Amino acid sequence: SDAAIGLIGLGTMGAMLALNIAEKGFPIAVWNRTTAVTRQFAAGAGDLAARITPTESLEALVAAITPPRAIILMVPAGPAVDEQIAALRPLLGPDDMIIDAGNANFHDTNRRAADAAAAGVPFLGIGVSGGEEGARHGPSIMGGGPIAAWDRVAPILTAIAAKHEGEACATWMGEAGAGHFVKAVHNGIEYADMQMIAEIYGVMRDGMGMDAAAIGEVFRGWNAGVLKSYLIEISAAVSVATDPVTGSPMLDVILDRAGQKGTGSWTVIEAQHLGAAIPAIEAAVMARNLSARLEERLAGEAVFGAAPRALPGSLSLDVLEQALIAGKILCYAQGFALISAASASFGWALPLPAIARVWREGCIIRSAMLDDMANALTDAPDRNLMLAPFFAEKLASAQTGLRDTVAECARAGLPVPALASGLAWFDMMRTGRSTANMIQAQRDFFGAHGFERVDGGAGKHGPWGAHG
Ligand SMILES: O=C(O)[C@H](O)[C@@H](O)[C@H](O)[C@H](O)COP(=O)(O)O
Repeated sequence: SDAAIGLIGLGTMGAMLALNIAEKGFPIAVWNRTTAVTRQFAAGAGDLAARITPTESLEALVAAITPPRAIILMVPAGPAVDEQIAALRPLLGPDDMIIDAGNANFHDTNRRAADAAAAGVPFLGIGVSGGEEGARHGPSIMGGGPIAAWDRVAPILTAIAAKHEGEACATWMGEAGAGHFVKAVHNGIEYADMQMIAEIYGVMRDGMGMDAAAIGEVFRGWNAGVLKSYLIEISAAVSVATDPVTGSPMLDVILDRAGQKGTGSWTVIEAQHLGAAIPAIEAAVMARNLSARLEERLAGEAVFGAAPRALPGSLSLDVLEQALIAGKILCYAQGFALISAASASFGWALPLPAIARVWREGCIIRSAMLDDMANALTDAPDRNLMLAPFFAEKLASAQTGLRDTVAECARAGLPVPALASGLAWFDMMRTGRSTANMIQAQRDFFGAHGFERVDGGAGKHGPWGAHG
């Protein structure tokens, strides 16, 4: 038994992570429920095969790892994780650790962490971001669980993680489900970022009549500026790609029905529970839900006719770039505010500056702007990101582009829900005297719910109903 670590689940992410671990010099033992997959993986490991021990039973897997053991689970989130823990745990000693590296709902991780703590055994829940490429060459890793357990495997996790200016993008976030919570918020922001890019793509396609290749050129140009990021980079790549079957632009042959596996909606649900406003992320989840209703949308188009959509010439590509910059800052400000709210509510002391840094490389939302966010959050972790001088200045100039884009799109019937809700959030967040007083009056009128007075006076009901 000379493996330093074990891994269960040789699907895309698991297989890539195992190769990454072996490549960084750590002998690894692997197991997969379907033995053929294990054999195929071992056969395809090439030079790394010498550091990989393929096993065909859980017992053999456990035996192949040097105690105290650590075993990574890369299986689909949900019941499969509990089943795998139930099958594996009896084979392990008290110091042997299980690490769930899938996209678990952090509530499940909290439960599993509590079970492990009750049994006196180590358990980690880690968020791994970066897709196939990231898993293979350097993901971003967000850890949750006992810090002592994290420290035990940190040498391997930091070695395989992406690096930013020499710093490993692998950080312990807090106890129990803290790592998976931060990963879910990462995915929520990912949804919103992708949605805003898709909305701007729609403005160029439907509002400006541009073809996919021309749109790709615009994204490629923006990737050299403030918007430099993995998502803009791949949006340029998918825009210029052509379909090998028809020769048409690939984007034109892809059906507009978006899938989702849950992390975005979990983030929205948690934000509601915490009373944190994340409208851009909510809009992105809503847009995916609506995109799935293709028949209904076609029926709507038949009844109401497609919107005019043509945009006035005033909406230039520079204005759209500004709109995306503003939308992005507002969306990340919402995401970090949610993390702050969760940190307080769950007693996690989540390290916001470190979270921005761990997202700097390897993950799907990696971008140049995250560097500035890390600096702003280091200066004042509790201040809303949009109030940081660096971002307040950027927003002051970019918000006009966002406002013009949202206004013109509303007139033209071009749906931009994530950009529009970001703008509404911005305008509400800079309104000292909102209209919630009307809400309080209405609530008190029909339900005697009471209100606070601006003068701080005692009375808390209006001259109506039982109190009139
Ligand atoms: O950070 C990542 O590497 C990705 O976010 C990864 O976790 C996965 O691709 C998501 O599950 C996609 O989520 P949807 O299927 O919900 O779009």
